[in-house]
Amino acid sequence: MRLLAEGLSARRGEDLIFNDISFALSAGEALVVTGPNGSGKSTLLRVLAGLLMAEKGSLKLENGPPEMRHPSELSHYLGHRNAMKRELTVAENLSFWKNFMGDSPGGSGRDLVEAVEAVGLPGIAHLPFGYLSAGQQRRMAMAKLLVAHRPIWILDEPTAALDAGADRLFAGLVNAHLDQGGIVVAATHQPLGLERTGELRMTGFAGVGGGMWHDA
Ligand SMILES: Nc1ncnc2c1ncn2[C@@H]1O[C@H](COP(=O)(O)OP(=O)(O)OP(=O)(O)O)[C@@H](O)[C@H]1O
Repeated sequence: MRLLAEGLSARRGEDLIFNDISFALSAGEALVVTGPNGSGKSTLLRVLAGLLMAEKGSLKLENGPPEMRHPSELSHYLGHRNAMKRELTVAENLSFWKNFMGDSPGGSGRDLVEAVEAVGLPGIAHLPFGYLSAGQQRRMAMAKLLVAHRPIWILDEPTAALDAGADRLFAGLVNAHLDQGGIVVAATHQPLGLERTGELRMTGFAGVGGGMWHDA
């Protein structure tokens, strides 16, 4: 499986945010998207996740399941917000996501107990999500990635609010996902400790291009 972005441009309102972004990621590879505030990292991730139309360019999945029309159908998207209902318990939230996302072909998600153990928070899934600390909430949002199988993970500032232990735990989860042939695209301001990682540095739109690709 290969995720191929060719000549992507995106606009927010009247403004062109980036132009002519291309990259290719094979199974087991990660791309870290870096750049200053406002340079377009979240915008690019939203395009990859199918939440925003690209102005130009194409996004394709090579050698993926034939019935999939857009790579977003094989993706988990973890945005700035955790996308969990505060008044529902953690278990109810995760159960919703497990059923709503369903498994992509070729794998199956973990059960809820395993997923909360994997993020280091067993025993609190009965609590309303809103009772959890900011770091615990972010960890539980990561558990969402585990309950349904999706080979592509699109992560926006995944480690915001995490302590050093959770950072390492997160790197372990992502590296395990890569070892199983997953693909990861993550926007971040801090090193994530990932292996097999390239970097796409967003520069903001300067009239000629919007980003620079190199191996980290
Ligand atoms: N809904 C919107 N409507 C209009 N402009 C927007 C919208 N969302 C973002 N923008 C603009 O798009 C540009 C890129 O924003 P984006 O959130 O992609 O940057 P970023 O690199 O992720 O920033 P940060 O590091 O602060 O998270 C910014 O100038 C922002 O003001």
